[in-house]
Amino acid sequence: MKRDDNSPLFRKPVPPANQRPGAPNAPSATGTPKMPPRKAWLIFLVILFTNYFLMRTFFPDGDAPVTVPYTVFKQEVARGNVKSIYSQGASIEGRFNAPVTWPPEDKAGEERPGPLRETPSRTAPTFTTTLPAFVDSGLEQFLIANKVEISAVPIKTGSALATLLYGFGPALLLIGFYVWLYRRAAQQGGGMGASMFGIGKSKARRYDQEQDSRVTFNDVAGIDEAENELVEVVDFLKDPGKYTRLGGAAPKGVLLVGSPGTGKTLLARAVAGEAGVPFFSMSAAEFVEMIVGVGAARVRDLFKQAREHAPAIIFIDELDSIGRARGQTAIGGSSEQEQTLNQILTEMDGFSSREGIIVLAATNQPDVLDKALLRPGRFDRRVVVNLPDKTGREAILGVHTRKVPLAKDVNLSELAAATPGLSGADLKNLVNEAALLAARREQTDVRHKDFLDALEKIVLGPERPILLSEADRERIAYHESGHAVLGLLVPGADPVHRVTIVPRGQALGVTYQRPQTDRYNYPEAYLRARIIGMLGGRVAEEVVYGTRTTGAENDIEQATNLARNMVTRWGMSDKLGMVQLAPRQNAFLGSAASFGGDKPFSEETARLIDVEVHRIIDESHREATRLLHQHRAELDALVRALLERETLDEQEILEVTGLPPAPSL
Ligand SMILES: Nc1ncnc2c1ncn2[C@@H]1O[C@H](COP(=O)(O)OP(=O)(O)OP(=O)(O)O)[C@@H](O)[C@H]1O
Ligand SMILES: [Zn+2]
Repeated sequence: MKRDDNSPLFRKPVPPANQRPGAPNAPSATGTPKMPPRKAWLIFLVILFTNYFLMRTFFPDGDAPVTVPYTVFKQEVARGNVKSIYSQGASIEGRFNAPVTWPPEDKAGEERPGPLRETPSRTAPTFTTTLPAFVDSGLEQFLIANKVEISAVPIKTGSALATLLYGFGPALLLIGFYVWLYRRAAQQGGGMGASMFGIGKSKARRYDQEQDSRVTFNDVAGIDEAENELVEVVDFLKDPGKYTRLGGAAPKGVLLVGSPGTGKTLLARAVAGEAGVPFFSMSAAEFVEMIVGVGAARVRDLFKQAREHAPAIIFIDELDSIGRARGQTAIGGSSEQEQTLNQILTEMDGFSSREGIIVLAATNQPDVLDKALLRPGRFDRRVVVNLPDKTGREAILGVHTRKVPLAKDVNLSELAAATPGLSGADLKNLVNEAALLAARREQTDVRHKDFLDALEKIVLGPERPILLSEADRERIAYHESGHAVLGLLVPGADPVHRVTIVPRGQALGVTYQRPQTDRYNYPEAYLRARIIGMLGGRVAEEVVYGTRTTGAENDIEQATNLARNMVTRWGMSDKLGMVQLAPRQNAFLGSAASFGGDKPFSEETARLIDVEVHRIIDESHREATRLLHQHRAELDALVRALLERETLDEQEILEVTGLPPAPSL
């Protein structure tokens, strides 16, 4: 009975992984076709089997040199049967003039001495032996006297064919390994094209105006500020000389900072498109492979390619995955990461701005980046890409519905209002889902209802068909109605958009409230209203049944978080005052940060925080109880309607309860 919420302050809805744009199975823009995994494996296996088969047929026991004792070696030298030798350390390998058999074949009636009995005799034109530690110093003279050639390179043992096959085997194994690596990289990198042997190549995607559909600022909407900051970069790329003529330094590196899906990649491509220059794009995660040194080589190759096509744009996605402050990564792979990072720094220092290359990089964790990356001459400019506001969302919906046949009733402005907290990528996904839904419904155009249903699916998760008992259904209906009724009663509460007792995603029922407009600053009374509403589900159960269930877990978690933030971050407790007691949270990830190590306050303060959090929750609980007792009739009415219709929208909720929308603050 999760109470889903869509306001950016609390939780950004994350569409299921398989719906997120950029997920491996989402249709990607371009990319060379990759070898299907089965085919690669099949080729590899066939090669291995062929190799093995040939070896067995032609060289039953291989063509290895025969290993002879040092004494035998000296005898053969003395006999003049040793053509050449090569020696390294204590081992000698060499070639006989005539093949030698060792150990000698059994002669009739004669037994071979003990240890040799086990070794089968072999005849070979080449041999190896080992120098004893007490080797006689006259060996060299002895060899020369017997016309033995002392070779500077290893003796080629075996016949040409055998050599080929022996040499071939490992090579093929390596190729197989590369194929596997390539597969792995391709899977992780989302279908980058790569040549089998190009492991040190950058694998960068290159987009050109002719080849690919050109992306321009027309395709980017709702992030105008970021766009405006990049106009200068476009200008520079169009005419690199203009900027440097007067001695000014042109930008070299620009860091695009923003949450996932806000359009950083899109923006970078648009800059290239506007300037009409080639765009080399690569995700930083792809630089680093299992093999040490590959990352640095790829960086070098990427910059080399770009330089050959200057003016050009290099785009490095997910910079944080290699750009993390050095020495902070887990053991293993860290040195590879450092090498790659160092190579990027070197390359960026290496080109002068006159060359007309600009490096754009994207990250959603700017605070973990190595400071060296942010120094002047590197990524010294920072462009923040924010989540779009309502106007922005409308514009983005406009861009993505350009090629979609829309029914007359579609109201993009209303949709934009209903989607606070959604990123550009989420909105693109919404349009896509709506179009799919309309197709499934056999319509010829996409209607407003398709959008609303798609939105519900994205925000709340898909419907889950589970069978519930009548008693459970009623309890869930009371729980959700508790949230909803308080959403109408408490001043300042967000409008209740929808209530449903159809299980969706993780939740058994959902009350969907969303703010009327985008909010950036939250009054204390609003936060209180939120907490009261969050507790409403449990309180309704208490008021009606007098017992509790586990259904309020998510509500409790959210309410506690909010109350704790009020006390520790927003200075809303008189007892604790305006003191920062918890670190700022990562604005882009919404993850709970920690001070790391010791808390910068006393045990006494810690206890006081707990007391204050409890106080806020308890006061809200009392208020929720009071209101639901007072409005029991409205609660019952809503439950009856829900049990009958399962889902009610805003208008229906108002009608059924006869309550007006909550007054604003
Ligand atoms: N502002 C926008 N205007 C139009 N389309 C957008 C916008 N933002 C995102 N999109 C759409 O979402 C898709 C994914 O966005 P993109 O890959 O550029 O985001 P990103 O910020 O690079 O995300 P990530 O951090 O996950 O790599 C884009 O291809 C584009 O179609
Ligand atoms: Zn709930």
